[in-house]
Amino acid sequence: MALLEVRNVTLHFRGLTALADVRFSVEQGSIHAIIGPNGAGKTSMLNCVSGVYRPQRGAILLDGKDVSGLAPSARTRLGVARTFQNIALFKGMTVLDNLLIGRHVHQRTDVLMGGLYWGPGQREEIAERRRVEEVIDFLEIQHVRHQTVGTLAYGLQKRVELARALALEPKLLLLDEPMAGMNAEEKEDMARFILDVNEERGTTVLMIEHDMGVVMDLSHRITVLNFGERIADGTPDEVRAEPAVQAAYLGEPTTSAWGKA
Ligand SMILES: Nc1ncnc2c1ncn2[C@@H]1O[C@H](COP(=O)(O)OP(=O)(O)OP(=O)(O)O)[C@@H](O)[C@H]1O
Repeated sequence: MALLEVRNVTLHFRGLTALADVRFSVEQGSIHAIIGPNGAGKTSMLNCVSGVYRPQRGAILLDGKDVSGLAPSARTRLGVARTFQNIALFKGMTVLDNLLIGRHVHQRTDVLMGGLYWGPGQREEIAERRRVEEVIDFLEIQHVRHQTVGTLAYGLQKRVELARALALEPKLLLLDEPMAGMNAEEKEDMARFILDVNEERGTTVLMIEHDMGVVMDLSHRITVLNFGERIADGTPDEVRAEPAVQAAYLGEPTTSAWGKA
């Protein structure tokens, strides 16, 4: 069953067509990648799914429900969480506080209630804390939980951002270039965590990634965009064998890194 269905999405920026009639489905429990050369429309697509952009035509369905008209925060409450190409964390705050703040979208009681000792707010706060600590353990960042995010190595900051998204207990996790700027060891760690999130927590993942080795290794399915159009969609092997995909990538630095060729 499809958790996410992107139906014939078209997005224009003034004269420019960033996405033209793009459709694809992301199966429940899968890891799905969107790839394509620079400017192909990948980030625009992710922004349409998260609700940052409203396409002029088409629809976004989550669990069969049309969410096209919903704001990003409403989609988050329905189970869509994301990470960003450039890390979006409060750099001056601790890891723990960043994760707790992320959770506030799910809290029912307000700040006043939260102040009442042993009131519903207090109990909820404890439950929130437990959920966040569980994610901290899962992503193995216990040792930095009280450190200020800005002082951490880049790879760890990316992992904290993943933790912040996971703390929202998403059904659909959107990852915008999770490997960007990482060294080989950091990439290996991140790839393992993405697999664990998918396999152990059952979270469906939709990611944009330029590292073809990673994409080919992790993804169950891949949608390829070029100049805003879908030019291929299938398993890694199917997509790799597609002449239109090879042509789109000619001259791109990624061509030499098509994973296990
Ligand atoms: N907010 C915007 N306003 C105007 N044009 C935009 C905007 N966002 C994206 N575009 C344009 O839409 C097209 C698709 O851009 P997008 O960022 O989605 O591509 P991408 O595949 O994510 O590229 P990259 O791999 O370089 O990140 C590009 O031509 C880009 O310049």
